[in-house]
Amino acid sequence: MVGAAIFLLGAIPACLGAVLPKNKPDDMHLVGTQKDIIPYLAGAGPYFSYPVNYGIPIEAPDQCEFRQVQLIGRHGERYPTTNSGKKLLKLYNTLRKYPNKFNGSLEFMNDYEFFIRDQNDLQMETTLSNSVNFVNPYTGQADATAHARKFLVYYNELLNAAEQTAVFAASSERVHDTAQYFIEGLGDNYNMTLQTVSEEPSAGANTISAGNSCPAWDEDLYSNITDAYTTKYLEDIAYRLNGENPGLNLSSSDAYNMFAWCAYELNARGYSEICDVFKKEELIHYSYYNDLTSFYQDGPGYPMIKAAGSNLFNASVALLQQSESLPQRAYIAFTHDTDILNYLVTIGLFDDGKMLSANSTPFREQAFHRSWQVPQGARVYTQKYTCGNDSYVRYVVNDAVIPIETCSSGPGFSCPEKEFYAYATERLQGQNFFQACNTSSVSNVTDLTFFWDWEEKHYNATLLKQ
Ligand SMILES: Cc1ncc(C[n+]2csc(CCOP(=O)(O)O)c2C)c(N)n1
Repeated sequence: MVGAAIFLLGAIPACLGAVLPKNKPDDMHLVGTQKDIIPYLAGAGPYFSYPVNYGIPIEAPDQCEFRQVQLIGRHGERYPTTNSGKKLLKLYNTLRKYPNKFNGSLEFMNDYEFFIRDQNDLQMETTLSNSVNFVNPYTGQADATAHARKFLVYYNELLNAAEQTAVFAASSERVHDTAQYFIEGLGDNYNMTLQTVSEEPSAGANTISAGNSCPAWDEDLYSNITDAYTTKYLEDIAYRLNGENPGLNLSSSDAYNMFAWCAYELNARGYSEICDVFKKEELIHYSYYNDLTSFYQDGPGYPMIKAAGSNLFNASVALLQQSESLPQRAYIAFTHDTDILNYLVTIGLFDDGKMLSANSTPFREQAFHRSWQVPQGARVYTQKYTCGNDSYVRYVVNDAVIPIETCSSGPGFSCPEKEFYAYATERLQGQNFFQACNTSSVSNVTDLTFFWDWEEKHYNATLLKQ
């Protein structure tokens, strides 16, 4: 009936590359057909562009010239983390042990191979070689190389082929791998060097992953708010599947885990039949629940996050201010989703001052959408350009220019440089990362210096499977 006997994670072969893709002819027809579902998957599924695009062109406006670009990117499409992988495997085993033929939307389980086939894949990018089939369009590897080609379309003139240019990566292996694939995507005409910056707590402020240097951060601080969101949609799913398959006894938490299964299977296989279990309304509930938790764990709902994000925003502002004297014009760094969320909170791009509520599902008044901001492969660009004698700053998030709400009077809805610095000073007022995060309890490194001292320090941190 269903694949090989896999009861424990340890029973998944640990032989990377040795598990050949199983290609059903149907794969060809199914891959890439579930794009509509991706925005509802809490940023765990494949990359997609920011859905609300005002249509402002990404290139520098007429008569203007880019002077600096900064890119803060998330690693690409990946397999589940070890924790999440364990939950998915447990659920898969519950289903696998069902003695009867499956009916309804679980019918696919009658002839199904689980998408996690090798425990070494957990935590890692999906690649051409570890994908479940040959035609998966959603690998983190292909995403990063395609992103690099797009980067060249807009910014190739900012890369000085004669000089070595650093690309920075947090020291999680998948983040490092993404940066490596990005460099490969740039091709042979540039002289790039990958600098791996430690994301251990001991790195303190000299990190691209402030969240990992933030012992004061408490994931559950606002769980009393987020736990109040309805779970009826999960009960509905379990009830429906149990009704179609008598004796199955799936729980609400099984139903919850199916959404992650759907997301990660898309990353690894290019399609996922379990995605078809959900009704649209259920996807909306799942998506909003994840916006809500993200808002209170890593977003504007947690006051300390503005300080966490200030570590990177401070550095970004300094790079902008020094653009005419720095050796590089392009600053490229890769990290984790939560670090990018924290950074965006401090910038204030999606912070409309309204708190998200667990009592209802908002539609008209919600600026904070986790998956829109940090899908796998997320990319936040800061552009600085000159037009005549004046300079301007603006942001591009996941292929859409997102003007600063209170500062967009410049060409291309940019913020005039001086006004930008005043805006940034106000956002950063009173924000002290090192203090708010109690970083001194894990490190004595008080400054972010890697953008400036990489040539002398050579960042080569040990890679972590986290
Ligand atoms: C402020 C803060 N500090 C630490 C954490 C924990 N955390 C950060 S990245 C990550 C893995 C998934 O990210 P990705 O898939 O982008 O690698 C986890 C579990 C947090 N959520 N917020």
